Amino acid sequence: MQLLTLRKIMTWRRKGNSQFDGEREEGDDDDGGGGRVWLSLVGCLCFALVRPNTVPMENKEILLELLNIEVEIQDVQDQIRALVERQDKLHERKSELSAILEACKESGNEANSVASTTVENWSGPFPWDSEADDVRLNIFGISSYRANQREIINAIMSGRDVLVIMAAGGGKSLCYQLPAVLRDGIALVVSPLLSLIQDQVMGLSALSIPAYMLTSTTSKENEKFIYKALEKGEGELKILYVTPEKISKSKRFMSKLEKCHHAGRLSLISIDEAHCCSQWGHDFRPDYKNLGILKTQFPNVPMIALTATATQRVQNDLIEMLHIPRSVKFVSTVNRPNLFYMVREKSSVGKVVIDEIAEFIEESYPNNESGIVYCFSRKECEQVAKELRERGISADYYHADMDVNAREKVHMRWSNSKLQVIVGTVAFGMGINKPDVRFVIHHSLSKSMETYYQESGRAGRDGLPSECLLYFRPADVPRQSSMVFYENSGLQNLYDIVQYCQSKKQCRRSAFFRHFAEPLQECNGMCDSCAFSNEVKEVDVSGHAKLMVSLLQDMQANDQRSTMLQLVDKMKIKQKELGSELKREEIEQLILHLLLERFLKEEFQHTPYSTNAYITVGPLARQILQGKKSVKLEVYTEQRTKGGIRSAKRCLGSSGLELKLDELRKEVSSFHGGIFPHAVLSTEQISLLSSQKPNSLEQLEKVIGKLKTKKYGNRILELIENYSDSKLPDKQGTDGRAAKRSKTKKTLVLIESSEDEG
Ligand SMILES: Nc1ncnc2c1ncn2[C@@H]1O[C@H](COP(=O)(O)OP(=O)(O)OP(=O)(O)O)[C@@H](O)[C@H]1O
Ligand SMILES: [Mg+2]
Repeated sequence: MQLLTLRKIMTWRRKGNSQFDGEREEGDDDDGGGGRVWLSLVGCLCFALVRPNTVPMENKEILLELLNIEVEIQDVQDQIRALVERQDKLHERKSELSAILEACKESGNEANSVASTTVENWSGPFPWDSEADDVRLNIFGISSYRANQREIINAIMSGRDVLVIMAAGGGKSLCYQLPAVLRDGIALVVSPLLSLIQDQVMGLSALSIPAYMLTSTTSKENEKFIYKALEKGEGELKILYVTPEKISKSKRFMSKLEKCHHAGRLSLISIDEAHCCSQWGHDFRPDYKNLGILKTQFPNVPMIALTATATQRVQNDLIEMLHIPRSVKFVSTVNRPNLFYMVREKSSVGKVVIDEIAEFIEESYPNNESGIVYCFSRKECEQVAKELRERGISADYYHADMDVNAREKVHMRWSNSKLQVIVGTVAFGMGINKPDVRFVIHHSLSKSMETYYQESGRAGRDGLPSECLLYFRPADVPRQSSMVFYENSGLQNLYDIVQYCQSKKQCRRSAFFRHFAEPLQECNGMCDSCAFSNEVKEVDVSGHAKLMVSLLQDMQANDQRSTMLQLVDKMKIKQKELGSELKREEIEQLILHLLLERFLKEEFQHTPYSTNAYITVGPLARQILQGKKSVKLEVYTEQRTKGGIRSAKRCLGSSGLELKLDELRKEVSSFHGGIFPHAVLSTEQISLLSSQKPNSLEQLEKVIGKLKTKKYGNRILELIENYSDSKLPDKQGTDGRAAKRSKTKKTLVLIESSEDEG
């Protein structure tokens, strides 16, 4: 008993003093004199044990009790620390929720002004309404506004500063591009990535809108043209894209901009991907910090800052950093109703996972519809791409370790729909502008809910049904945790997404609402939990949990550590004592459950080559040992249905005419060179054309607007006219791969439009 206590104390002190070997945890403060007291206590006890006869019996007992109390105090302190952390998180969440509730009260969940409490009506009518409608349809080819677009455009047109939080693919670009066309002068757009800027300029040029970019790749000739346009108002320039470095580093550019403003020709300033301003955002860019200068220099020019996600803290940061305290704020829902979310259990055999992914793509997307597969590491990316190719899928990899040209080439092939699947690391990120990505598959889990929302959100930016599939296995968690544990709230963020993956009953969509502190909305059967009524039962595993905790405690006392894998192996042997055996996967699931609940915790050790994650006893473990908490696991009672969006309700088949129109847009885009197929016709327009089958230029104009009708109208009408189901049987399977895959039928789900018919 005495020896055990001493060993326990030694373990505890080793942990407390581990700053010497770099392992000390934040918050593991020494208690000043406590160290000295401890030393003298242990010294006395050692003396008492070695020379039992020289220390009176009652003193020995007092010493032992003192040491026991020290251990208990340390336990209690651990628990307090865990509870305080939890309390902090709850406070943060509480204030976020209160802010949202406040905003809802003020504006009835619509646009609200930051500065004033009176709700302004931005729906109109306004003097520019009909001109705006004309530009929207006839230049942009967009038949109606989506939620908040009209109001945002009106606020900017009224000269106000605006902050826009709108989900990926919500249509933020139109919110500044349309006013840029309507207002006199030049609009300045700051965007963080060259590839994004190139896409935007290309898209606008295809619409005959004079857009240019001033970046490191701009030719001397174009630079001269741009500077002349800024300085003297010569030449046609409507929208100028720059990277933030231009603002912070080029005095020449700023002086030309100054002249442009002085002459009254700076029409608006747009800050795209504005979350990059904030250190609390997910993609902080130091040069974005200096953009506040724009409002200081050009106070009367309306500024619009746009981002897909921003917590309350990031929003406040943006307003402060960009100096737009009186901005009108438009917050749209984070909900992406067209995305079907699902999580699948990932086999521990790599080949099986690839087989499943390949089968999913072949069955659901036989017509080469675009997709992304996200992987954890560069090596994994290359391997997965290779194995998908071996299974007949056109796939290539993309990661940060590649030569820039090679990377760009892969991106372009994919953007032009010449490559079906891009297999990327997180490096394949913000620059993705392809609207018709039909599926995003995660080969391993992301590091947080926020990252998963961003990455999966690259699917279905055109508003059409798309799928987000995550392959999850507990063994992937330590790989991520050993990367993120040193980040601000890195582990907690990771555990949030682990919770998302572990859950077998809860609506996936509701997890996003909770994470982004938004009121719940209907899922409409658009996630696996809601679509398939799985039989899930709860199994009481309190005995196993207790066994696991005491196993770890013994190991710690013996100065041993255990990885998740080793712990599973040990449990497999030990659990025989209980007479009820959990399967390997269930033990892994139990470990995660205990980690999430803080009964266990992860500790990390650095080696020269890697950081290893170990499972140890957590701050609340005592509750398990004392039997104060029962532990339950969710398990399936039957094999989960593998179906995704296709198995959900309300399906319809895609028509041969849609496929013909798809071929046409690809042909036209490669003929014109430099424009993407979706810039010729969007997938939504293809759908409309195939259902409405216009037979005159006038009818066509109503669907795709005058500009596109003028450019491509005759080809489209000719195709529709020639197309007839009897003359041209559905050639869905004419190309080699489609023929191979023709056994399955492509199906789509009808989504209720979130559009604001206008
Ligand atoms: N009112 C609309 N009706 C139909 N399509 C629209 C409408 N507004 C925008 N779109 C289309 O939606 C797609 C996504 O728009 P956009 O690129 O502006 O999204 P975003 O909000 O900037 O997304 P991200 O955060 O990913 O950059 C584009 O193809 C665009 O043409
Ligand atoms: Mg955008």
